[in-house]
Amino acid sequence: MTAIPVSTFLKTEPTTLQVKVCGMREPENIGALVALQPDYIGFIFYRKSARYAGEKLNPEYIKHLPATVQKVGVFVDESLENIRTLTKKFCLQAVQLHGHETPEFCSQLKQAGFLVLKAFALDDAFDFKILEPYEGTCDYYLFDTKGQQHGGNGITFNWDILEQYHLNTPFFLSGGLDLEHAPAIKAGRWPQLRGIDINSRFELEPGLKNISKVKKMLKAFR
Ligand SMILES: O=C(O)c1ccccc1N[C@@H]1O[C@H](COP(=O)(O)O)[C@@H](O)[C@H]1O
Repeated sequence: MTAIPVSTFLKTEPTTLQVKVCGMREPENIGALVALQPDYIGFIFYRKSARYAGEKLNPEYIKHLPATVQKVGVFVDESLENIRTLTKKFCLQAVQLHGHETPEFCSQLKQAGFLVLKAFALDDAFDFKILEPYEGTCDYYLFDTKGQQHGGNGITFNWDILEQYHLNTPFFLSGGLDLEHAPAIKAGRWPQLRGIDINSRFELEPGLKNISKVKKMLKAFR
C-alpha cells in the first residue's frame, strides 16, 4: 500500500509569524539586530517614552538599513504633519499608532502608502466592537496590554479574550512578550494572528536590546 502524504489532508499551509522588534535607538545595537533579519524594526517617536529615539537617531544611518527589514515609527496621538516629516526624514515604511487615532486618521496614512498598525490596549473588559469602524483602514491591529503607559508596560494581558476576535483584519500580538511565551503563541489558536512585537522584556536597559535573547526568540519563530 502507498502512503499518502499528510500534506494531502491539510487545508491550509501553516503561516510563519512575523517578528517586530521595537524600541531601538543605539546604532551598534540596531546594526546587530538588523543582522538577525527581523521582519520589522521599531523606533519610538513618543517623547514621554523611556525608549524615545527621536534626536538620538542618525537619519542617514537609519535610511540605509537593508530594505529587507521594514522600519516602523511608533507614535502616540502625533499630528499627521509630524508623522509625515519623521517618516520622510528616516525613510520609514510603516507606522504604529498607540493613541486615540481615528479610523479616518489611519485611512489617510494607509492611502499615503504606509503600512499601518493600529494598537489597542486590551484588558478582560475590552469590547472588540470598537474595532469595527477601523476595518479596512489599517493593515494590522496590534493587541497590547492596557496599562499605565501608552505602550511598553512589559505585562501580558489574558489572551483568552482573543477568542472573541472575529473581524477580518490580521493582528500582531504584543504586551510583555518574553521567550517563555513562544510555545503558546506558536500553538496558533488565533487564525488572524500574523506576527508578534517584542520590546521591554528583551532589554538590557530602555532602548538597548539584549541581542542574544532576541536571537533566541527569532529562532523560535523560524
Ligand atoms: O515601548 C514604549 O515605551 C512605547 C511607548 C509608547 C507607545 C508604544 C510603546 N511600545 C510598544 O508597546 C508594546 C508593548 O511593549 P512591551 O512588550 O509591553 O514592552 C509594543 O508593541 C511596543 O511597540
